[in-house]
Amino acid sequence: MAHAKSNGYHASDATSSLDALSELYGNTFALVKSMALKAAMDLGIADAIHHHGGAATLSQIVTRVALHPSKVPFLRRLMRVLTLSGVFAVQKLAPGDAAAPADEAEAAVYALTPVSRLLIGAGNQGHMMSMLLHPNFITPFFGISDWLQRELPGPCIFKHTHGRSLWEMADDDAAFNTVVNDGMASDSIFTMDILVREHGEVFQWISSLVDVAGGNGTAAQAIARAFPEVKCSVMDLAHVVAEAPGGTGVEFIAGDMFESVPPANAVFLKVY
Ligand SMILES: C[S@@+](CC[C@H](N)C(=O)[O-])C[C@H]1O[C@@H](n2cnc3c(N)ncnc32)[C@H](O)[C@@H]1O
Repeated sequence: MAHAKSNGYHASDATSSLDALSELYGNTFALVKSMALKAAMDLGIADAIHHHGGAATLSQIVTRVALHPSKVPFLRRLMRVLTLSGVFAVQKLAPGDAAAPADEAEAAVYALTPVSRLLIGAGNQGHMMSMLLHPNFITPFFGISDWLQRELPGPCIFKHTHGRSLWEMADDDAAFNTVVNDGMASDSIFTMDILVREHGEVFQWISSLVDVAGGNGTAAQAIARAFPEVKCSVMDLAHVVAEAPGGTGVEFIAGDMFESVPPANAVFLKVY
């Protein structure tokens, strides 16, 4: 028979309330996964493992990652979070295994997974994930409840938090502008390769195309490379066009898409 407890739960509820508490902690600490991923990207851990052939012990990783020597033991904890979240895999050599080293920490071999393979080489999504984990993107999440209490119309939550829009901030802050443009470009490299290969028919029969809000032109360049007969141009805000690469065969036009859009056979609009 269940007995009432002071907190209102019954003894028979104990297991489910412990499960619920565990889930509550899981939700509370969910950000640890994001922050561990950010640390891994900042430190270049995927590249370090890739350098060692796709699998590496802690001491091998440390040869390619700039850590203060006093912090090396803590890397194991970070790797534990990253393996639990599927960013890396871990294989442990059993103590009896001939290949197992005496040092227990060295018995773990960390390997790339399909997730961390997206952080290396061509089609690398690291820039996009670094953009999304940039403090300027993270901070607005702290203000969700406050933003919800304000009457519409009002600024988006980014402007509500920072006092200016994402694009205004990128215009004012050259380093943040690079973070945003590189993030968008990494998405374009990945998705345009698939789009051009799998659905290239949408670009046939057109002679000119303008990529509106096309960032630094990565998507337009992919189209121009695959379909040289299509004259490609990119329209974006002046601070983005100012940083656009030259010699790509793609014309850049600075402007505001809400005022006018340059004429072309087709208008291309891609959001990540
Ligand atoms: C989400 S990004 C997408 C970039 C690119 N199309 C892609 O998919 O990688 C949005 C782009 O819109 C641009 N943008 C924002 N407001 C704009 C405006 N009023 N006129 C033209 N471009 C604008 C930004 O500078 C940014 O490059």
